[in-house]
Amino acid sequence: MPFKVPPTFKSFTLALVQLGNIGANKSDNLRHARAMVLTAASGRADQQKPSIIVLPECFNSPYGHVHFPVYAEEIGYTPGTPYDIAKSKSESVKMLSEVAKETKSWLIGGSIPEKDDTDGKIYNTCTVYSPAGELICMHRKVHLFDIDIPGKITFKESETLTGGKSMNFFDTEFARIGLGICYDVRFPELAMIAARRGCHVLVYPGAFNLTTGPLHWELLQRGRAVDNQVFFSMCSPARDLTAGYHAWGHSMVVNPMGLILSEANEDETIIYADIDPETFKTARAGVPVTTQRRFDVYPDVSVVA
Ligand SMILES: NC(=O)CCC(=O)C(=O)O
Repeated sequence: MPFKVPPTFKSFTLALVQLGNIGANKSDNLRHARAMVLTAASGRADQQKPSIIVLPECFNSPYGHVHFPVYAEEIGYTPGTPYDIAKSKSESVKMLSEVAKETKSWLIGGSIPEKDDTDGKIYNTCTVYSPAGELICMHRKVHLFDIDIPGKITFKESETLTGGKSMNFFDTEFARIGLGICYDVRFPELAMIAARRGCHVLVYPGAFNLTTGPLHWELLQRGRAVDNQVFFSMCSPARDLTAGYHAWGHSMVVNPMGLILSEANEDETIIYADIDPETFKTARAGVPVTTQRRFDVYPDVSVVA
């Protein structure tokens, strides 16, 4: 993750697609996701159009460790190297690239199960597209969702997935955006390091559940936003009680003071939030923790990472 001087932070609109109807048929999932991105791009009636559109975690496949190997696609992206979409083996990548280009928007393509043909392993992977449809960044979920709350939920992504090995952010013409995926939000180091490396907004496609969702979904996002004085956002699938995994929904965008700017309920919907750099500046000026750190007492993890 090379450090560059952060670009100017300008106001923009973020759209989160809380996608529903994610079923067993991948082509149907892709068609529906594409249609919802097109709808999101048309924006709210009286507001500016979104500059970034976000899809949820695992948007092209049912969510569950048995499904990942079946739905996994080869992407073959090497960071820092131009990627030829026309030669991509991934139908999801092709669709995402095309719809980013069609809508002339940045697109954070949720996540999909990815098979790396060099190591044979499967990852939970987020890809990002420029308004020209170029694949410009990729994040593999670093922390795998392995939990066991007896009588409530047991889930083990590591049955079939491998954790990613890098932290990732990308620059747009209006902000630096840091990436994580769902369970990554529980590890504050990732968000802290991204913020210290100049990210203004952190976006994590995610899919909490009906046990941990009500307890921690909002708490963690507001915590990460306030700790780091950044905008923080997670985009979930809609809740589907006929699916094997019941997503919490409640996609949201939180500002650097911890205020929720926009929140979905559990149904399929699109939410928008206006990202205002003034809030970022006034939060940091009013509560100046970014200049009060005591690296003489504890190490700066963004340097040692
Ligand atoms: N998809 C996930 O990583 C789910 C994480 C989750 O529900 C949690 O409680 O953490």
